This record gives sequence, C-alpha cells and structure tokens, in this order.
Amino acid sequence: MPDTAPTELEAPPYHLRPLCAQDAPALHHLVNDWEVVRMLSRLPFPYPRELADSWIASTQQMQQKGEGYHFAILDKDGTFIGCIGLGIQAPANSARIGMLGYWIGRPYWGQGIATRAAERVTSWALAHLEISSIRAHVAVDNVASARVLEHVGFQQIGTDKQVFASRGSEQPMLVFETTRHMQDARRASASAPTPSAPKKLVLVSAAALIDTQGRILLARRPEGKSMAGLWEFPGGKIETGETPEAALVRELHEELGLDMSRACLAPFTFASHSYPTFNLLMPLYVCRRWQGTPIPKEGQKLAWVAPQDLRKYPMPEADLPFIPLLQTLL
Ligand SMILES: Nc1nc2c([nH]c(=O)n2[C@@H]2O[C@H](COP(=O)(O)OP(=O)(O)OP(=O)(O)O)[C@@H](O)[C@H]2O)c(=O)[nH]1
Ligand SMILES: [Mg+2]
Repeated sequence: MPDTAPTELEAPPYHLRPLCAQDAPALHHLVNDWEVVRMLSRLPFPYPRELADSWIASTQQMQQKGEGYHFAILDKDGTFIGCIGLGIQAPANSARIGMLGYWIGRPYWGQGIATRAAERVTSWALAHLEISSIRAHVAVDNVASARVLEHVGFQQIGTDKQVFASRGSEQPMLVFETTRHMQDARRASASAPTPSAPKKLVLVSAAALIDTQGRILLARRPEGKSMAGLWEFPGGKIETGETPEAALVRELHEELGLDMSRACLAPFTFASHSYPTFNLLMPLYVCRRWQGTPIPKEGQKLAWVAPQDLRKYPMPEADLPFIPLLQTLL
C-alpha cells in the first residue's frame, strides 16, 4: 500500500505546497535568524545559503521515496512564511509514526499560523499516510511551540535530549504525540457542550462484500470523518425507524453506488466495542451478490483484499475480531 503522493493543502488563509527550488532565497532569509534556528535541533547558525538548496532537494527525494512530506507555508499572496514537514519513521518491530516539525519566520509570529498549518498537516497525514500516530519533539524552552501542539490536540508523552547544532550542546526536549482517537475526541469535545454525559450507543450496519475470488472489499475512511485513514467494512449509521438491513442497502448505494436486495445480506457476526467517545454496536453482514461495480462516492479509497492480507490494513479497533472469523469463513 503506497502512501498518497505529496499534495497541496489549504489551511485558509494559508496555502501549503511541497517545497521547490525557487523557495531557497526566501527560506534562507527567514531561517537564518538566531531566534528561529536556536529552536531547531539540526540547523547550524549562521545557516549557509547553499544549505537551503540542498535541504529543499533532499525534501523532494524524501517525498519520492515516501519518507517525508515537507511543505512551504504561503500566505494568501503567495509570500513564503515558513515550513512544516512530517518525516516517516518506520521502526523494525513497531508501527510507523510521523515526526512533525515546523518553523515560522519571525515577522509572522503571534498570528496562529503554526497552529493552523500543524492542524492541517496532522489531519491530512492521519487520513492519508500509513502511520499510527504523529510525534513532535520540542525544546523545553520553546514554550510557543509546545502551546501550538497542545492546541492541535497533542499531549506530552515523555522527555528526550537532543544535540542542537546551533547551540552546540545537548538540550532537554519534550516529546508530544497525537493519534486518530485523540483527534476524534478533540473534535467531539469541541462540538459537545457536556463532555461528562454518558457515552451514546451508536448503531452501525456494515458489510463484508466478497467477490468471486474470495476477496473482501475494504474502504479507507476519508479525511474529515472520525478514524480517518483506517480501513473499514463499508456501511454506516442506522437511522431512526430503519432496519439494519435497510440501512445497509442505503449506505452501500450512497457510498459505493451499489444496488442489492436485502435478501442478499446474510447476518455473519457483530461487533460490540467501547470507544473513548461512544459505544458501538455493529452487525456485520456477508454479501456476495450485488448490481454494479463499487465506486468510491465519498472520496474514500477502496481495496479488494485477500483474507490473509486483512491484517496489513489498519482497521478500527472494533473490527479486529472480524479478521480471524472472515479468514475461517473464506
Ligand atoms: N462503516 C463502518 N463503520 C465502522 C467500522 N468500524 C467502526 O468502528 N466503525 C465506526 O462506526 C461509526 C459509524 O460509521 P460511519 O462513519 O460509516 O457512518 P456513516 O456512513 O453514517 O457516516 P456519517 O455519519 O459521516 O454520515 C464510525 O464511528 C466508525 O468509525 C466499520 O468497519 N465500518
Ligand atoms: Mg460509512
């Protein structure tokens, strides 16, 4: 599963796009500032002009290899105001994580630009990259940057030390992290005035669509939905007055453009799972007959997955018990 290609992101009124060679003079002008460089562990001071060229070239290589995604932050007139980027770390025996870093040129401080950009990149990265979390390391005296991360829904998970090229010494660091669950909880608490209210039971109908080769259709939840970036069984919430079967026929039509009869939905199993913000009860139906070819109608990615490959696709926690059951069935 290759990660999504680098992209341009809107973070109104700002625009993020991959760094290009023409950014070098503006980047050098803003970053060659002691107040900026002293907070960035790997950058020397003074910052040589050629380093801007080689750094930008290296970000382009990282993007091609899927190892990092680095953006120029531009204002509405296209003026270069800073950088934000995400490096991918792939430890041997654990999940891949994104490492977030950013800086804003001093003339633009205090306007919430880093928060806006970090929020946008965090949401994009969790929805489009194969990562389980995003981390950021911040020098303990970089109070502004720590505040940015807290605003974006990161929490401190530990401390670290890093040698700073600019300061010529080891500096204590704070390690921050955010996950899909933390981002979902942040969004839920922003829209719910009573965070202490009891958890709601959410009823969802989902289908394992199985093709003639015995593969199962998974859909990747798109950016903007909860658990964005995870692979799920197509389906959705059961509306008041609907039967689970009717809801599923409707959802499969809305999400995939498929038509089917309720008689083609065979009850298979169900998930009962307690998420941090709601309890989920989700019947899973198996379906082998439908009319049409699945079309991603909500911007989601689709994949036909062989049963033995299901574990390669990160899924919502509630779905994990389905995997061995489907493997046995198929
Ligand atoms: N469709 C589906 N939802 C799942 C699965 N696993 C799982 O935890 N869920 C959760 O069930 C909830 C409802 O699913 P949904 O977002 O598809 O609902 P929906 O299609 O009605 O979307 P909408 O509410 O944005 O209109 C979500 O919180 C989702 O994360 C799954 O395999 N399939
Ligand atoms: Mg859905």
